[in-house]
Amino acid sequence: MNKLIPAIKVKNLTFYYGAKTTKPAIENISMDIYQNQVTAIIGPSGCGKSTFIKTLNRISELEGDVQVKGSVEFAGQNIYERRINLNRLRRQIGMVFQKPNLFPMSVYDNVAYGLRIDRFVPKAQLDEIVETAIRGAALWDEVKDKLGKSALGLSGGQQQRLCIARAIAVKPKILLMDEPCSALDPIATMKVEELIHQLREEFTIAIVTHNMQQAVRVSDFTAFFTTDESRIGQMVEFGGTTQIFNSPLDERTRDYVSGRFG
Ligand SMILES: Nc1ncnc2c1ncn2[C@@H]1O[C@H](COP(=O)(O)OP(=O)(O)OP(=O)(O)O)[C@@H](O)[C@H]1O
Repeated sequence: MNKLIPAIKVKNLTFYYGAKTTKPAIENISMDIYQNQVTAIIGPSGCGKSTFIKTLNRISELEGDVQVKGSVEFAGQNIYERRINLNRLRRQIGMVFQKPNLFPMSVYDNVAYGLRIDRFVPKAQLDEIVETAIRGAALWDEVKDKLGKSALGLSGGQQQRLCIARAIAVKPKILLMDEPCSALDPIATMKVEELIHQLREEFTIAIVTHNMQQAVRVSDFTAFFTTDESRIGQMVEFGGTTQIFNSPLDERTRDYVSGRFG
């Protein structure tokens, strides 16, 4: 295996929903997310998987007032520093959600959207970037004749791959995926999983999944989260996916991956 380089270093991260809440949703999480690897976040419902992944590009703050302790280092900077440019951060760390969230626009315009936001891109260049992104999302053959048609007319699986195309069009360093297959049928799920395999050549990926087989299929590293007796989310164990599933060190991980719990 090539040398592992952390793309994100999470240190003692604690996150609270609400400005005055005293009970955090996740507490004291420390882990690295390695470059060009797929890291799966698994654990029972409510343990803070989505919350965690959304703290990595500060999208969690869109939920309202929040409190954050600890740090998330990316590109040599703590993203929770005051002077961070959030738009830039979210371009570099893109996100794909549970349900496809396309805009009511054409297939083409959905992918071009992020590129047009902050600069003028000449049409020929835009065409090329859009095509490369859609090809990168393994969707080109299915939509190349429908670029001007509404994206909402695509199947669920196609929509989710178009969301991935939209996310990669702005050339992020990292792609966060929050249960990207939960609304998809098994065939569409398989396509997205194959795509994740290909994308890791170019991107660093962190994926939340409820599906343990999926974590085994797509990820190189796995973090197991659970809640403590106060229902506060915490990370129990982080390691290579094979180790986490075949020889977990913590009893709670063992119970969860063997299906005895959660
Ligand atoms: N916007 C919010 N405001 C307040 N509390 C929230 C909010 N979103 C999530 N929480 C709480 O934070 C905790 C962690 O939720 P989160 O959705 O991160 O868990 P999860 O592991 O992703 O769950 P699931 O697997 O069910 O999606 C839960 O107790 C949840 O109720």
